[in-house]
Amino acid sequence: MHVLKFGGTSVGSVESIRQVIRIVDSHRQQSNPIAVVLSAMGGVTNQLIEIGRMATNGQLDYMELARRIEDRHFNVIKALIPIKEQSKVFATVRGTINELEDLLRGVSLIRELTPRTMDLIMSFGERLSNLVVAECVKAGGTPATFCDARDLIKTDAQFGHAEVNYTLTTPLVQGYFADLSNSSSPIPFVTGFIGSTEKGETTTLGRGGSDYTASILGAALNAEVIDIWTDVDGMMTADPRKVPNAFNIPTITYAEAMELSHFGAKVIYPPSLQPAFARNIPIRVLNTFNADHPGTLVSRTAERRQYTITGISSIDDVALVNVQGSGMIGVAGVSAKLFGVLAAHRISVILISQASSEHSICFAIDPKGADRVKAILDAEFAVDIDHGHIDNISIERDLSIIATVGEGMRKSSGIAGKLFSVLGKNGVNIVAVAQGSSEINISVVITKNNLSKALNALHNVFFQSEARVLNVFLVGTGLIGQTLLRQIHAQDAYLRQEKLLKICVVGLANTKKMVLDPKGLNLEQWQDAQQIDGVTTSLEAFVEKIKSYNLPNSVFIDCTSDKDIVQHYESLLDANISVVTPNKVANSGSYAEYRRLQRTALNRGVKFLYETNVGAGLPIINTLQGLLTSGDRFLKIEAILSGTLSYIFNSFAPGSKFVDVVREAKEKGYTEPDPRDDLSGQDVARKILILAREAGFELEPSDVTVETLLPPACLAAPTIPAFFDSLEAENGYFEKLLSDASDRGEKLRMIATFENGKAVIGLRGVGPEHPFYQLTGADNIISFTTERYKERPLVIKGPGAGAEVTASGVFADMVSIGSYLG
Ligand SMILES: NC(=O)C1=CN([C@@H]2O[C@H](COP(=O)(O)OP(=O)(O)OC[C@H]3O[C@@H](n4cnc5c(N)ncnc54)[C@H](O)[C@@H]3O)[C@@H](O)[C@H]2O)C=CC1
Ligand SMILES: N[C@@H](CC=O)C(=O)O
Ligand code: NA
Repeated sequence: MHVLKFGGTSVGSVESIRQVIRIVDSHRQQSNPIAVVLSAMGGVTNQLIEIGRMATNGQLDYMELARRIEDRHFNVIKALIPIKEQSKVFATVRGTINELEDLLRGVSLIRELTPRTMDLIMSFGERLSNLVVAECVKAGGTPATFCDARDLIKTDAQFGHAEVNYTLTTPLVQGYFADLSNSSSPIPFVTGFIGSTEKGETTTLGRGGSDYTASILGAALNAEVIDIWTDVDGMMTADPRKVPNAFNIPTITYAEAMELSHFGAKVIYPPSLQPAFARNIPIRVLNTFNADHPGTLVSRTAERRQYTITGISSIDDVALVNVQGSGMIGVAGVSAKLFGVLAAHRISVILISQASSEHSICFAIDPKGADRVKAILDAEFAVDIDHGHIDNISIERDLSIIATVGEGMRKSSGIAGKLFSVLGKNGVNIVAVAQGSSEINISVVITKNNLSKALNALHNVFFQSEARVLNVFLVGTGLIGQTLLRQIHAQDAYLRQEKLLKICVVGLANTKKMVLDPKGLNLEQWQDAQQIDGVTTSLEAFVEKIKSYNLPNSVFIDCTSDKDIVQHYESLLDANISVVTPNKVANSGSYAEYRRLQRTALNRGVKFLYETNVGAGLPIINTLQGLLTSGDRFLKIEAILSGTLSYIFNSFAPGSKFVDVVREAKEKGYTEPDPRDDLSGQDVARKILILAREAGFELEPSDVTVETLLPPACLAAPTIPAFFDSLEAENGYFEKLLSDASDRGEKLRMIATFENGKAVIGLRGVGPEHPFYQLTGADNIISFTTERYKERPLVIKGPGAGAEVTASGVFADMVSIGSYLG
């Protein structure tokens, strides 16, 4: 025997019923006899409930709604049954609808709707759908028969969620099918969801009702397989509406399916499949609308898997009840009393957690019942509360539960560690935890506003064959920002394949416009990101959006040289958003501010990275941090830290004009957005300050002495154009600097030195014996003398400015966050 069950969407329209008939026909060709169980046409059960409610309230338009149900069935008949055979089917449907209307008239007269009557009203949905579809199949030439499950499935009288009496049911089912096989073996279309009491009163089987019917039949007939046909490709690793990367689970065990479904997976409701599980009958979850997809096979064992976990599921809305007090420690019976009273009031507990100190017990419940639960417990524990043995019973709301489920978690270490670490790095606070000793489910309670972020972050790390997603927000689409975007776009395929990392640029802003899309912007479209087509920029609004999106693995990148923007770093870090920047402003302000940012990042478990603050992409900050962390001590730093000034002094030669060389440096992308910062020595001052701080010294900007190379007229220039004019006017001054040096056989270098707690920057002439003499292009050179590098200093040298090298330094920082978060 092969049982096929089709849900409401599968029989929701003429088109879908056609598809159901095709599937049924294709199974009939196979040797096994088949039984089909249908739900009501999609939406009909809810309409019947609504009709019942309207009739009770005396609203006469319930008739109108009943007609609409009739029409839907008539339309199926018109479309799928030849005209000359339609009238008798119309008549049967009409008769059934008349029966419903009589019943409703009674309800509207007495204005009372008992659960018993409600069950009877609801039964019409399955009765109509099976009746009509069986006739359609017959009309197509395949023997079929309508089967009213009320004649087979016997239950108690708990209307709304009746318990099946297997002793009575099993022989009735077996007898019915034996009789069928003795006749012409028509395919029975069995009404899902309904049964009847011994007295013949109609009952319904509660949540997952039609699945339950299929399972009862399958178990009684010892079916080879039960197919649950629905509208998705089987069970998924997570709810795809919440986790877009969720994918199909090919095989799953009963136990896993149970755990996942308990936590909200709505595809099937495995408790109702218990009868089949108990008899070891495999269940396939298949898609009516994609019938070739293999779906999910639910059975006692699952195939070996690539991942330790099988799925992640959630309950979106729960409340947590906390019972605590010193009087609970070592006192037996508190939990018995607690859960006893909850059971007596039929309150279902979703999750329980108690620390071994026994000082508190907390448990999760449906928030709708929270006030009632509090009142019940307040009354039950009134004396204990009075005596101070138990503190007030508190309720926490707006929480969700996430469950990671999988047989692979059993006896495998590190899963909980990974789970907590991912949530921690994303700033998701865990309110309570529970793991059963079966070890196939770890459940955590978190705040509801973090649910989507947590689900996606967990899915991303536990199902690692998919790329981890880094959600990037970029401010500044000038030279560096634009180059970075181009590099991200060009590396996209490589990062996905080789690093399992997907960079998703979610927000872009410059001084004029900003654009955001939580699903990610199409970088193809942002080739010229300077021309952003968005709304007028407000940094506050941009930052608020980043926080309110609350996406996992978020990174804020500041590619401006703006002073205001850095005011937002702290609150971003505090919201567990990492910050990457080439902008030196934040790290070269007061020491207190510098420390605060470091601390905030550390406390939050996120990253604040700024390798490009010094020497662009050269690995200077990372090297320095490595030395300091491993216990080295810094004695002296001597360096050329300005790419612009390096370029200028390597290119300025007799016959050329100083101002032209500065213009070239700007065109080559070496200068700051405001070149006065480079020429005045300000940029170098910031860099040596940052280096000294990174080397462990508490330095303020005022501790850096800058011997500027500019004459007063240039220093006083109020605007950038005026500055260039002044450079031109002072050409003789610069020529003299150059000729004096070359007369001495020296080259000009702007050298920064840090020693004995003092930083000094000044223009120096260096001879051929000096290690900085040979420097070319826009190179930087940094020499660290430390306890360990005393004889010969550690030297880093190379291009220290320019769009490509700077953007790639920012890129590397960004990618390192991807690895850290993963
Ligand atoms: N050019 C280089 O070799 C290196 C540059 N850097 C740093 O990189 C940063 C960016 O430099 P560039 O790209 O050359 O600058 P840029 O002037 O070309 O671009 C700056 C961008 O920031 C945007 N912006 C400025 N203030 C803003 C605000 N308040 N809100 C929104 N957007 C704002 C501008 O609209 C522009 O898109 C600077 O901090 C610079 O010091 C660091 C290392 C090397
Ligand atoms: N303008 C800077 C760029 C890097 O910070 C320089 O010239 O070095
Ligand atoms: Na660097």
